[in-house]
Amino acid sequence: MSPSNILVATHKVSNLLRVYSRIPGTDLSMGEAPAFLVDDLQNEPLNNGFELKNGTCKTTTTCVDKTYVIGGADDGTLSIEVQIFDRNLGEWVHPIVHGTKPMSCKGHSAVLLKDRILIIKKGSKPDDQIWFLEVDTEYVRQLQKSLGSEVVAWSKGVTGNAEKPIVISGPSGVGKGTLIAMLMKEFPSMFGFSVSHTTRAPRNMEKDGVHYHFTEKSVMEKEIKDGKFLEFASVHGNLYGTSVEAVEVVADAGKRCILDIDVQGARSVRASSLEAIFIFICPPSMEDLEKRLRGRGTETEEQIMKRLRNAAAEIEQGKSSKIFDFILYNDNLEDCYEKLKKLLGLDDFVTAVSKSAPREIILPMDHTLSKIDDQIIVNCKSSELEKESKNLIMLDVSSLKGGAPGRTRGLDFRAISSFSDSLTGMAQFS
Ligand SMILES: Nc1nc2c(ncn2[C@@H]2O[C@H](COP(=O)(O)OP(=O)(O)O)[C@@H](O)[C@H]2O)c(=O)[nH]1
Ligand SMILES: Nc1ncnc2c1ncn2[C@@H]1O[C@H](COP(=O)(O)OP(=O)(O)O)[C@@H](O)[C@H]1O
Repeated sequence: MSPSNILVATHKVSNLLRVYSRIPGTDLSMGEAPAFLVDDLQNEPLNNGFELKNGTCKTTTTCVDKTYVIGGADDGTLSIEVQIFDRNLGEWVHPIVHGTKPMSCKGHSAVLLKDRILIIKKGSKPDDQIWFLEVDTEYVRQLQKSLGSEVVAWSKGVTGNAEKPIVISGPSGVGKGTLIAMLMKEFPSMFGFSVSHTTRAPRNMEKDGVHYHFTEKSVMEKEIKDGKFLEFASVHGNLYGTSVEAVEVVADAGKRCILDIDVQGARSVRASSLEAIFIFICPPSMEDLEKRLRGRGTETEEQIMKRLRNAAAEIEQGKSSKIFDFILYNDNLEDCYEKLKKLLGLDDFVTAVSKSAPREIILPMDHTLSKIDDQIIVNCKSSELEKESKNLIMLDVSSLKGGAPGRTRGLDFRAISSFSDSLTGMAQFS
């Protein structure tokens, strides 16, 4: 491990200079805050009105020619903010920040990984302590290209095999909504519906914000341009789309997200970093499909004909493309629902839950970080774990999956036995 691999400095702003002089083995070209940054941080108000309060904890992490200043107010109510200092231009940049921001906390540590910054919040609950600020991932680069601005994206880290979102597609009238409603009724605390945006008119029973966010075409087009959508498509003559927020809201509620989207949308999600299970629902026959559509009584004759015309192509794509992991025939509704539950691992629900519950490790306030390849070592200064002679926690980030928009999976925590504190490359700032 090279100490200069650690491009992180956590500091109380008031102690900035002192802290930088303590960083072991820091190398200006690799990560130390340059003199102008230190000067800027000490003189309030800063360029572009970027203000700092005494006692506010921030980290600075340098990736190539940009220094990411990450931190927020200390009152537990505000979110952690991000500012970027462009070292080439010598000026501050205000990035567009995507994803749900983590709430501010007592302090945090930061480590630069290849294309994202790992943030460990101190003294936070297990499900809120690991975050990633994506600075150079494919998702961020695409947004930067389409928006022509600096973009960063937050993604919460989850340990163990946190369940993937579920994408359900199929022709109009096949029974997607019915199956999803059954799933949400039986497992209300487990699933949450991703509420799409659409430009189509609401049906009689449909509520804005519950079934869809009903919106104007011009508004939705503007929001698409602003990068607010994970995917969108024109379906049966209307615009439909899944906003990043729709997926985040469900994940933030600790639920598994269900997306009811068409085949084009499923293809876009498949190409994105959102890891999901893709299920295509087929009708037993076109005659049955027509009967169901007419029986539902929510469309005009013209709309029914359009949906039936589109159904053939959708079924063809659903069956032949490599988008879908599973194809389910919805002939008898109860049978189809049982199959759906089985493939989601819900037929043996009790054992499924107990098997997948990961051990919860709470990282103490007082810890330091070091990095050896893809292993982050968290050295806990005082903790329950220390009493067990296990004051080191290994966080394996070698197999990260997913990321913004959505969760970053594949994190693995392991408490390990203590070894010398003098582990080289230890970055200790508080
Ligand atoms: N791509 C995409 N398709 C969506 C979205 N929301 C709904 N759809 C699809 O749009 C199509 C029409 O939906 P809707 O008008 O509610 O009619 P229904 O399928 O007959 O219930 C269906 O195939 C939905 O799966 C979305 O956010 N993105
Ligand atoms: N297996 C089934 N057999 C008969 N009718 C069904 C079945 N599944 C759903 N339906 C009915 O078909 C109609 C369309 O179902 P819906 O869930 O609205 O389809 P989608 O959401 O795919 O457009 C509804 O009236 C529903 O009650």
